[in-house]
Amino acid sequence: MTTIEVDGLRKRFGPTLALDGMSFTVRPGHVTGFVGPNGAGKSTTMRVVLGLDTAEEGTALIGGRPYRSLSRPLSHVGALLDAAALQPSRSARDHLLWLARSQGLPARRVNEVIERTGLGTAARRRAGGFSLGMRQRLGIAAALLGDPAAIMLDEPFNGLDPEGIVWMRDLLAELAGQGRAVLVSSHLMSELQDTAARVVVVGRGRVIADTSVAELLATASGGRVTLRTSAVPEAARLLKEAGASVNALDGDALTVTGPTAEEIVALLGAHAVPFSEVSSYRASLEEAYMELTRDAVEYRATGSETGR
Ligand SMILES: Nc1ncnc2c1ncn2[C@@H]1O[C@H](COP(=O)(O)OP(=O)(O)OP(=O)(O)O)[C@@H](O)[C@H]1O
Repeated sequence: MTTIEVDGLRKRFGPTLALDGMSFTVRPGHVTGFVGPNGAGKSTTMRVVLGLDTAEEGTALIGGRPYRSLSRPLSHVGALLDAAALQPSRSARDHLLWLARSQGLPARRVNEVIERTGLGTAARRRAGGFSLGMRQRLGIAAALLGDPAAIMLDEPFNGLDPEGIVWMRDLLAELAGQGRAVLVSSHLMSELQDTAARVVVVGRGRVIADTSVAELLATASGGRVTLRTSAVPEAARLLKEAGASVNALDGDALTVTGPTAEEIVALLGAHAVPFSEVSSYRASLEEAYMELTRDAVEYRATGSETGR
């Protein structure tokens, strides 16, 4: 099973410490989101994995081997780094044919990836005239050409319309479902909602959290329960007596921490305190992410060395 393993990467660009001990593993079978504020080191990490940049320290391995030791790299790892980087006068199809030939891949793979990425008839048009969304599709087509077990996409949702975003999510899920290791960067956590099973959250060149999305949401939700009642003082008194911590939310709503929603319902019911809602609070992925990266963003906003 192919993994992408990054261990202890450190890299400077002049005074900027772009990577500061970046370490994580992307495992096969699910989509791993790679998220962090601008300048957190996501693109640099991917460039180091692909041998386009060298780190001063640390290792980056694909299926246990450095990129430069792979004889036909496209058959091991497919990547989309910069969708704008293509030869504008060439048709999408010719671009893919040229790539396939350079890697010893059969021309039929070109037809397959054109079909798979929905490029269709546009594949015969000059790539220079493509919208960003079409360029993203072409970049994905190139990444899939060698049928690689590892896939790395840098901001693949950029430039996609809502229909394109749904298409991309489905594609990522399918690729992961086929047992590939899929790493997808984004600076918007919401783009990864319903797509990534795991997230590696980064800031200032290092990993802040490496966790499953479910765990991240559970932590951010913090076991809070929202209670809506027309008897706020009575409900608050009862709950506090039962050891809960209670905070006023708005007019008739309270946030309760300690007991579960079921325990609250039982307590209020036993004392005939009316309520219209008792629900476990569910933090959004975006909220969890904002909480985690707050320090990284503040650090950059004060003119740090990792800021752009
Ligand atoms: N070629 C370069 N020369 C100088 N500094 C660079 C270079 N590439 C990256 N950096 C700096 O390294 C840091 C990490 O940048 P990187 O592009 O990896 O971040 P990122 O997380 O991908 O951000 P974004 O979401 O904006 O793409 C930033 O401070 C950036 O300005």
